[in-house]
Amino acid sequence: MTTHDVIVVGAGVTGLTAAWRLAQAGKDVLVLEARDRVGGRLRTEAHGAPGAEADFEIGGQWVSPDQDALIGILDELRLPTYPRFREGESLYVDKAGAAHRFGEELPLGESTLAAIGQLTKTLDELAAAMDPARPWDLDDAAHLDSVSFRAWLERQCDDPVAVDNIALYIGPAMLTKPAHAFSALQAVQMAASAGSFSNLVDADVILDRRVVGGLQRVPLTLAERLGDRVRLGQDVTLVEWDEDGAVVHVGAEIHAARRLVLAVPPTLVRRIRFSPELPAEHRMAREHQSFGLVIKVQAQYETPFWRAEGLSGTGFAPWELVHEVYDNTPEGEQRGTLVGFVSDERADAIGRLPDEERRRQVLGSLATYFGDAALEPITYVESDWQHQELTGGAYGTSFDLGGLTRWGAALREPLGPIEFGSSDVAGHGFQHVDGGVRVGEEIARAILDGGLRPLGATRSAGGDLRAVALDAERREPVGQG
Ligand SMILES: Cc1cc2nc3c(=O)[nH]c(=O)nc-3n(C[C@H](O)[C@H](O)[C@H](O)COP(=O)(O)OP(=O)(O)OC[C@H]3O[C@@H](n4cnc5c(N)ncnc54)[C@H](O)[C@@H]3O)c2cc1C
Repeated sequence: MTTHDVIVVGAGVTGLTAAWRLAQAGKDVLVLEARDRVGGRLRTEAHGAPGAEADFEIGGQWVSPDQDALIGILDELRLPTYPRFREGESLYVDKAGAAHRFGEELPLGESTLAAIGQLTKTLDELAAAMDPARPWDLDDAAHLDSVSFRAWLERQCDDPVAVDNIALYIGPAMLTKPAHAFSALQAVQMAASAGSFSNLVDADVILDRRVVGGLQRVPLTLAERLGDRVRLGQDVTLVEWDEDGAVVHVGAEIHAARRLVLAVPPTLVRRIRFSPELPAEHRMAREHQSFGLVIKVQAQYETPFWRAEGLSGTGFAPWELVHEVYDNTPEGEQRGTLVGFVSDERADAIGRLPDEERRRQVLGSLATYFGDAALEPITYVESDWQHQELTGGAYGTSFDLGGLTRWGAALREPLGPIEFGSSDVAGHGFQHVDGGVRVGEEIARAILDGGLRPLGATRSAGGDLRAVALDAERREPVGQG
């Protein structure tokens, strides 16, 4: 058995930020990560023909100017960034499948643009009135949480094209669920977490910059600084806890600490057994959370051929298989890369296809934007988060209808010595790396402010944890056969 001031479970950006701040404050921290790598939903992989491989960011990659917690840590770790390529005209594919070039404004009729403007104004006003960390406090929160975002949009506006466009921005493009599957309140929280709905839908804001070497450099650098405090291949399956501390089981090994940080998505808290059990409200809150689904697809070509045609590589299409697309060529790279996204029910549908057919359909959709040249990439890469038990979808988790007002507060509520956090429970930066950094820093601050009592200094209903730990060493851990 090892003993520590704090154990952090999960070496994603949230857990590593919390661990680094605690280590900086002189605390003895142990980070346990189930995978054989750090970074969680941040991962860079090399793909391509042998000798001509290129790096692809499989998970999170973009940084926006309002994400000051992330920008702060990038500065601190001296990780440089560069802007996303965006020169030239964008494309909009209409319902009939025809691609139209545009500059500032979507190529839609005047009345549809006016309807989009009105919906944007309403969503901006609601977002401005909301603290994204406490969406349940918004006036009218209960009502907004009882109606799906699509139904709410349809009540506000009788222009179906305007509704489909606004639904796209928060449905497929952000929460990665169909707009009938989450509440209007959850949609407003998504907007408030980015500062405003206008920020969220402005690609020049939300997809502003990338990190040289990939956003995964953040967790990699933090882990490097934490050194052997980070242990890989440590799948935590059982937590025993009382008011004095927690004992964490990894296979036959156990580790004790005065405080425990579970820096995993809410859905994965359910993979861990607790003794005593989680209170019902804690458990139910997480039962009503689920991952959305988006398949990030990247196609690399000999050249960024769209640039020669005066195109930025940016495109939107609420009715297309690939609903949004961007130039994803890393700075200094001669070959050109497009990144596109296939979301929610469309992702379910293509997920059932054989690999070759799925690739054919995705490239066919890119060709709807960019013509036949898009059909022949030199490298094609799909992200695979939905197939990994230690994530389970993309980009993040959110509540079903009514869940936010009913259980939202429980997700961040500490339980005895345990703090819970991930970017999925952030206010500002919700579902983004910025939110993970914020939550990690908030948890570290709460632990430092609360002080750390010596392990086993007091007794409680749960008993003395040191005794629990010693006892646990002698017997077969729960769940290990
Ligand atoms: C395809 C995709 C694109 C995205 N694009 C962007 C973007 O452009 N910009 C942006 O800001 N964000 C983006 N995101 C979101 C961003 O990546 C996440 O919000 C963020 O990385 C989550 O960090 P986290 O530490 O909270 O959780 P995670 O990264 O999920 O980390 C949790 C860690 O806990 C580990 N773990 C789980 N259970 C256990 C256990 N029982 N024992 C031990 N370890 C355990 C997991 O293996 C994992 O490493 C994207 C995400 C995806 C998937």
